[in-house]
Amino acid sequence: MIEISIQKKLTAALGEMLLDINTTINKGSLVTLYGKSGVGKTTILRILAGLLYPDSGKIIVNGDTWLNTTTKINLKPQKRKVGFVFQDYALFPNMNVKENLLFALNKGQNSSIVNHLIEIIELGELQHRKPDTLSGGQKQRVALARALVQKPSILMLDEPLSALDAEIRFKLQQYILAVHKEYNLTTLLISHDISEILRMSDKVLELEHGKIVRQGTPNEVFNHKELNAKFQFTGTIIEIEKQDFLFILTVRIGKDLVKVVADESEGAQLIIGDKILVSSKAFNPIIHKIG
Ligand SMILES: Nc1ncnc2c1ncn2[C@@H]1O[C@H](COP(=O)(O)OP(=O)(O)OP(=O)(O)O)[C@@H](O)[C@H]1O
Repeated sequence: MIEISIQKKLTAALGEMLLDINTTINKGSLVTLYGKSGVGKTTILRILAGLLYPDSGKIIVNGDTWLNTTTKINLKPQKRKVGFVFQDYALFPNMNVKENLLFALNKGQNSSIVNHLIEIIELGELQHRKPDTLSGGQKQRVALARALVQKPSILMLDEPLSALDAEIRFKLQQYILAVHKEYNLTTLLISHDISEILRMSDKVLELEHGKIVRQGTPNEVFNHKELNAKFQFTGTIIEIEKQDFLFILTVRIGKDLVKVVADESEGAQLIIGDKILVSSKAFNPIIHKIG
């Protein structure tokens, strides 16, 4: 469990802003920080990683104090076991993929983790290529692998997928979920993309002006304001069929399959595997007595 209580005065676009965050994050969960630009999301990750010092506060990770401004404990970034992936890849251009990963090893660390990461992030065919010859999505896979070389306990992802197109994004999301489970990581993701958040997160922290204004499961956080529906369910798209100007989605909800009609603009944004929330404001249900 991560216990966070941090305060820092920031200089925001419209003047001073107090970042004041109090929350707990369960070990092994994937938590998304969501909110408009400038609300303090990246700053929270930087403070957790030890790259920025708050005015006051405490960070306790699985019982270990990383930061306590009262007792002046402040673990160095290298000691915090955090893996970071940003939107820009920052790979060493003169080294090939495998060399980039090997270079990230700690002194004396067994290098078998590099081969394991190459296997689960499917970098085998790319391992001898230099970063310049890779696509954005491929570079981001390498960046993800590199962030995991030192076996961090927390993985921080600062909008790592926002520059990628929908299909590559979906693949990257699968890799992230796979390593999140495989290494029992606690993962903090910054994302603006609601379908990505619904698909990936256990919990969402919604921020406004330096404070958490809502927290809960993605459904709890997003249902109440994006939609004001009378009826709704969540499910996973398993098939998308285009018919004239409509899309017919087959959605799995628990053990059931439901066909849902989406218009062109909705359907064009969806891909198989998307977790979606379907809602209706005024519907005409067919009712059968089952008991
Ligand atoms: N070290 C600092 N000292 C003072 N102010 C800072 C510092 N770092 C960031 N800020 C300010 O704090 C505000 C929040 O920045 P932050 O990068 O955390 O926002 P964000 O929510 O991640 O935004 P975005 O989605 O655009 O990345 C910004 O106005 C920024 O200028």
